[in-house]
Amino acid sequence: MESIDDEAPRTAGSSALLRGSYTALGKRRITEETCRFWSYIQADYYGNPRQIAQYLSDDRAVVAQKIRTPDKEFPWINHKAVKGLYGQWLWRDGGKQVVVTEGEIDALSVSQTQQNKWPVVSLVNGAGNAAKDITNSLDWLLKFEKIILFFDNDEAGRKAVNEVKKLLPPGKCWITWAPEGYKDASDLLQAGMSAKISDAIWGAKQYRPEGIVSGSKIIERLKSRPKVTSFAYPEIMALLNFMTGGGIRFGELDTWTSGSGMGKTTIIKTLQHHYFETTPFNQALIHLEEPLEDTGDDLIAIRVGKRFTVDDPDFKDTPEYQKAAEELFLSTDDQGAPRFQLYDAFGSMEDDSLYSVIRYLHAMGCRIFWLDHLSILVSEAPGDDERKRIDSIMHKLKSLTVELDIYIGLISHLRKPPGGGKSFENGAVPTLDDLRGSGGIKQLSNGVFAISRDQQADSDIAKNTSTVSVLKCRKTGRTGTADFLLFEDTTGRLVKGVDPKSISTDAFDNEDNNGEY
Ligand SMILES: Nc1ncnc2c1ncn2[C@@H]1O[C@H](COP(=O)(O)OP(=O)(O)OP(=O)(O)O)[C@@H](O)[C@H]1O
Repeated sequence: MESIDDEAPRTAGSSALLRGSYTALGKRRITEETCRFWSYIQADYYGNPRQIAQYLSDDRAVVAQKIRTPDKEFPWINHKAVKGLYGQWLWRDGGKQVVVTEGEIDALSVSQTQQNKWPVVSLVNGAGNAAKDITNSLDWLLKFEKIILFFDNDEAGRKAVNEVKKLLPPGKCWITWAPEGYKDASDLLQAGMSAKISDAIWGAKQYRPEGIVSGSKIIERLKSRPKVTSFAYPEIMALLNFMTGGGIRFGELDTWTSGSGMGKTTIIKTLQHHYFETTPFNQALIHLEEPLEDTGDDLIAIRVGKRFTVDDPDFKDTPEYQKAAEELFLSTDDQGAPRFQLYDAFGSMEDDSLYSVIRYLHAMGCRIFWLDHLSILVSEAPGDDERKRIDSIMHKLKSLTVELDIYIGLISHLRKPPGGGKSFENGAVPTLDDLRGSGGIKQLSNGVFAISRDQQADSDIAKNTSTVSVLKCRKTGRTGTADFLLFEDTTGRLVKGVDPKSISTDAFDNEDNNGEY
């Protein structure tokens, strides 16, 4: 032990400040030289030998002392005089990097590992006051290129780092921890692992707010991303396939819209049957507008190509009906899960239960979801602000597509057309702004497809031909008229049609035209 001599820092006039001596801290493996460098003394405090972290001013006068007691109460002498972090007076202003530890002994441990040559400071008042201590010394810290936070690897330390990292400007903050099994720099030094202290400092990671990715990490992410596969629409929608870049995709939500009774549900059911035939994926059919029996019968009708629900109710007693029903609804995937799951909620459903139904059906193996239609969902709580509800439903549905890697095909209705113009039922082609409710539908949908048809056209074929228009396709940006679909009244199926504008009434009425228009 060596008593404080003339080289020791002056005390700044407070008679209460203790005088002591420099001595190595054996248990902590801190040398006398390090104690001397940091003005860290041992002194008598109420009859007991105590370690004392001395706080100096920039002109190297001791202004305050923090006493280390066995009960870790850390009484202070002249606490108010402390300006800046512990050790701040030791270093030149600014430089490549400064390490900030949680406590004084850690600062000494890091400093000693770096031969007391490189800037290290510690918090003054522990992890609980980290944000305040750092704010007080922010100007000084910001003179360094890198600020490395080396706090304790415990709950309080992690909480403190979380608070402090947000106070430092972008690109300045680096974070490091003692390796697993060790709490801090002092622990490492005591274990004779000073090399690990250096490793921790060199291995500090730059803090970036969550979500920001750059450089090689981007390339890694791009390369490891599974290739996006599209599942093509039926042949009759060849142009839609081109315009959407290949069909439907997991992680996406498309909205189909039209005026009333124009055939949205019919197209959706055609797609359901198509994807049943052409993909191995299970589908969830949530048709809120009709009883489950209608959904089931319509799918059977599409499968057998017979509108029996309209023309031939006795068909339900035939083996052909039974066969088609079994093919569709007893069919399972290779895990034994049903290829079709129908949700029986005619006329009502709360949006919260919708989300849990989607999660449940996803857990049951469904990857393709059809929701017919959004407006019913919204009408459930009439007092609510419709726009806000739609926005929130769209946000949730869209996030579910990404989170669960599923596809959602959604039907939404149109608002009434502006007065005076042609109605949608008379062939007007909707625009994105005609979607009923909120901007959320157009913003959050990956694709928006409109069906238009002139229900009052003179010729039957024109009347039964729907035009599919792409109002939005985020992936390709291709918009405009896609396919013409002719509804066959006898089979109830959609077949390839032609532009109804190119069809003359005469041509239809002329039975000798060999079916060409
Ligand atoms: N292109 C078409 N031409 C003629 N009739 C059609 C066409 N598409 C569907 N239909 C028939 O028109 C009726 C309404 O069709 P659908 O229920 O598919 O329309 P929607 O747009 O979903 O109706 P809503 O606005 O009531 O939700 C059904 O009987 C259906 O078979």
